[in-house]
Amino acid sequence: MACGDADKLCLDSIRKSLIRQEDTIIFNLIERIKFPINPTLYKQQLPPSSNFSGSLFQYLFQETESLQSKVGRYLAPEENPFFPDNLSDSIIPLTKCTPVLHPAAESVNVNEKILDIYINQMLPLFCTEVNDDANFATTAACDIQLLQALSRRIHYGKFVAEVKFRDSIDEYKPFILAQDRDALMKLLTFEAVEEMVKKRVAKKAKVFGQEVSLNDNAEEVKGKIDPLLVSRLYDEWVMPLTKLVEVEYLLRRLD
Ligand SMILES: O=C(O)C(=O)C[C@]1(C(=O)O)C=C[C@@H](O)C=C1
Repeated sequence: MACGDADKLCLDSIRKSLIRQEDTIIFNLIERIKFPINPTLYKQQLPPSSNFSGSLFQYLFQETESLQSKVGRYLAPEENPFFPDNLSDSIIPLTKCTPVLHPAAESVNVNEKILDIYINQMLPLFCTEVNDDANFATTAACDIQLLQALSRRIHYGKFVAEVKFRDSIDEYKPFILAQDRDALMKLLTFEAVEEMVKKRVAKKAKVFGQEVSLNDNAEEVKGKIDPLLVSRLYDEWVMPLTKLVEVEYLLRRLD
């Protein structure tokens, strides 16, 4: 969400951004699954001499976030840190934007869930090789890019919820006052849109993952990623977590 876009906030423009973010997620996924799972990256604790308690992956991710926070990454409302206790102050002057979201948006962060699902369910589903190839730093760099893209997409739910709220205040208000999660979930769900998303991401996965050959008669080879798995990723995790963010945001919208 660029600074100054507050006035242009509408469901159409937000959905366009979600569609563009699909490309980023799928390309990053293709990059990550070039590598095996590399389990040591997530399991191996750093030695005590490092003064860091956690895995190699946690170390790389926390340091990356800390560095990026110095140039203001987490001042943008669509960026949510995975390690919020470990950030540094920005070393560049702040750009003041008109806030689009309710201030309670800052307290909505589902990254712990995203990280848990990513390591324990997504990687085993997508990576065909389960061993280590010792390319730990490169693998972690791909993980971080992909996790940040997933997190951005999922937390975009705050903008979706804000627009839906502004468009239908009278419908949302009673359920927010009653703190009725189920009713809010029902109200913000559009099954037909979800079906389109699932079909589109599968199609993109097929296109982006195809082998490009200069020989027009070349045999079609297996794509780099299974389109059905990408559709499943959106169905089981990306859209449900986006909706969870929407509900959590709405529950606080009148605070
Ligand atoms: O487009 C919307 O209305 C959204 O809320 C986003 C989204 C999604 O995650 O893609 C989530 C819930 C809706 O059921 C449809 C799609």
